[in-house]
Amino acid sequence: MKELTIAMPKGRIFEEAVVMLKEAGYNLPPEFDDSRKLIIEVPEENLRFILAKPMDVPTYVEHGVADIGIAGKDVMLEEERHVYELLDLKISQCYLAVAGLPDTEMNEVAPRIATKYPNVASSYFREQGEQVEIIKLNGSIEIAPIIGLTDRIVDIVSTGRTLKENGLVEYEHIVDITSRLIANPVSYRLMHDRISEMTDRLEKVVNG
Ligand SMILES: Nc1ncnc2c1ncn2[C@@H]1O[C@H](COP(=O)(O)OP(=O)(O)OP(=O)(O)O)[C@@H](O)[C@H]1O
Ligand SMILES: O=P(O)(O)OC[C@H]1O[C@H](OP(=O)(O)OP(=O)(O)O)[C@H](O)[C@@H]1O
Repeated sequence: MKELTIAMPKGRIFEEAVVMLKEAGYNLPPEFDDSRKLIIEVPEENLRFILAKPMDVPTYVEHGVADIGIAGKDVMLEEERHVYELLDLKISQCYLAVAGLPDTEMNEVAPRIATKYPNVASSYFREQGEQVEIIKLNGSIEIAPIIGLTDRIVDIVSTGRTLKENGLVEYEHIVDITSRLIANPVSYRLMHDRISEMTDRLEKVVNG
């Protein structure tokens, strides 16, 4: 039987996802706790893990080099890949918001928005009927309004600590985010039994 390949995001989702898989009864080797390996084979479970950048998980799954994957809803909204969303894992909870310096209006002519999510941000402002210029950054987005690069940012908020410690305030809540189990549509058909078994086992963990 062919192994099931799972694209896992490195970074903050990884640890929570590993805990969930273990709770679902998957026997994962110690390499999962401390390793720089990018591909981990688990022959006992007939599984293979690809450790990817969070934004790249839907890309691997869409192209079928991973059968399933775990990705933040933020990444799903930004990337718009042709994949199935199977389950809300309810981990890495946060939300996307518009934030900026307190008591400031957006520039009336072409206000500027810094974000790591250019697609999400442009559709959000388009729906609001506002024409904005998007400036794509790759991290530390909160710096942008402080140093005068942009009027606002669109970024992830979780505890709100990063905004607070940088003197920024939230203006609008865009969408709640959690991590999702996703699947390649062809793999979903060809490996249906294995994928739905994993989905069911994870669903039981989600629902406690
Ligand atoms: N502060 C946060 N609290 C909870 N979840 C978060 C937070 N920030 C991001 N996330 C969620 O975790 C996912 C991965 O975030 P993480 O910070 O590990 O990677 P990243 O910053 O997108 O990656 P990289 O910096 O390596 O490109 C995001 O896509 C989002 O769904
Ligand atoms: O509301 P909080 O709990 O403070 O979390 C929000 C912060 O977490 C994320 O940043 P991350 O740590 O991933 O760094 P980055 O800016 O390099 O993406 C996000 O981009 C915010 O900056």
